[in-house]
Amino acid sequence: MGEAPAFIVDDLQSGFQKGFCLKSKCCETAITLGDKTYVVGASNDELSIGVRIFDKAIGGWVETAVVGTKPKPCKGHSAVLLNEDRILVIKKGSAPDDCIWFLEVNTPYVRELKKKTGTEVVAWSKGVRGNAQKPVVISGPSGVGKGTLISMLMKEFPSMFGFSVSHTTRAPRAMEKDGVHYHFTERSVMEKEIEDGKFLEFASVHGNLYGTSIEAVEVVADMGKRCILDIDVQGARSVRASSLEAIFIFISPPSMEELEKRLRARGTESEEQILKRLRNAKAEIDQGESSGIFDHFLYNDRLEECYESLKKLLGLDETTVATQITSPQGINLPADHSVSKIDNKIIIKSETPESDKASKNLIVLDVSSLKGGAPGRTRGFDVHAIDSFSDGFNGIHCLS
Ligand SMILES: Nc1nc2c(ncn2[C@@H]2O[C@H](COP(=O)(O)OP(=O)(O)O)[C@@H](O)[C@H]2O)c(=O)[nH]1
Ligand SMILES: Nc1ncnc2c1ncn2[C@@H]1O[C@H](COP(=O)(O)OP(=O)(O)O)[C@@H](O)[C@H]1O
Repeated sequence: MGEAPAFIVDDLQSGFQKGFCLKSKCCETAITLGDKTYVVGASNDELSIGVRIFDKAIGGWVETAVVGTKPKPCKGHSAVLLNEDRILVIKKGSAPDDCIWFLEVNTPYVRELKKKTGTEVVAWSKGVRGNAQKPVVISGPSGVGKGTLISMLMKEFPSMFGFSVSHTTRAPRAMEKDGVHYHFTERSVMEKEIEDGKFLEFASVHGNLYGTSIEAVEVVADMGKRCILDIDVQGARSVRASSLEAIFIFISPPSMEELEKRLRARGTESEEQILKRLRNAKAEIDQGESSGIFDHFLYNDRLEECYESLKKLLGLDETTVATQITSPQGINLPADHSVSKIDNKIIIKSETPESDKASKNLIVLDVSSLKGGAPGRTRGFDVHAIDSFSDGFNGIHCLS
């Protein structure tokens, strides 16, 4: 795979009869990957990015997609080939945290666009500010207080944590919302999706199927947040064996009597379900405490004390939190720029005369710092501004 080729806009534009139309030559970019040329441009409504694919092998246009809400409205952009299945798209004229996107090709991860076109556009979002924090897996018997502790954490640190919304075949409880607490799913549908490889892990728990989709974890990562997974011990074991590097926490009750009291007081289960959960609780606690899966153990006796211990082991003492909250890079992309790739660096160079006067003309995205997220994905690369083409950045070939 090499650099993106010089683009033959005129030849390609004649193909834009249906789907979207590229607005002008300065607003689109083309990248060739194997036999396919991906043309990325502002659509004719100027509110969305359009992606059109030309397949050299069949000598014609094969796919068209307009992405309206994701990525956000965009008038112009640049694009550069990152690797064999990822094109970096940079929206002109805004801050990196909402203007850098990946066009993912040939990925097994299915999103709406992928279903339509075999191509996926993934928001980079705040990932450019670094999302190196490991996801947090929380396990423990039913009624121990996992949900309560997670809610407290998300309420106190809304911009820091995001919940991985699992799929389940169990029926929703009165206050539970589809897509918020769980994705409530038919068993046959979920089984098919598991077969299709869409799940990071799944398990049969208390007679129902539960699972974490790759998408659920990706959605949180795309928001630049630290992912929290509330999953059972079997699920934790699977995640431990996967490539998702996480922190594993097991929560135990002070006693079985207290656990039963909490389950009954919650009032969400039938008597039969309560008994089943209590029967399973003992085995879960034994497995949790002896399996070697978990890095940390908490006893949820007094809620506030347990919550404080949880925050402490997640490094959420006051000093750490202050650093995390005040970390923005403060780099804005120039309204007009060209983008190039050299080794592991993406260089964004200002094209506007006014910015010649600015002290920082070049923005460097360091691809070598990409971190592993869910399988096949990458998260968190560094971005910084520099003054000039020094430090070995000579001879950069600008693409747009
Ligand atoms: N393996 C796995 N377990 C899950 C998942 N989502 C929830 N669970 C676990 O399933 C169990 C039952 O959850 P739920 O029906 O919400 O009942 P609760 O634990 O009593 O609140 C709990 O141990 C959860 O941690 C998942 O995606 N994967
Ligand atoms: N430390 C605690 N002391 C007393 N009640 C608690 C404590 N932690 C949680 N609870 C209560 O116990 C019930 C079960 O908690 P929940 O968070 O739903 O458990 P889980 O998600 O582990 O099934 C809820 O009604 C919750 O308010």
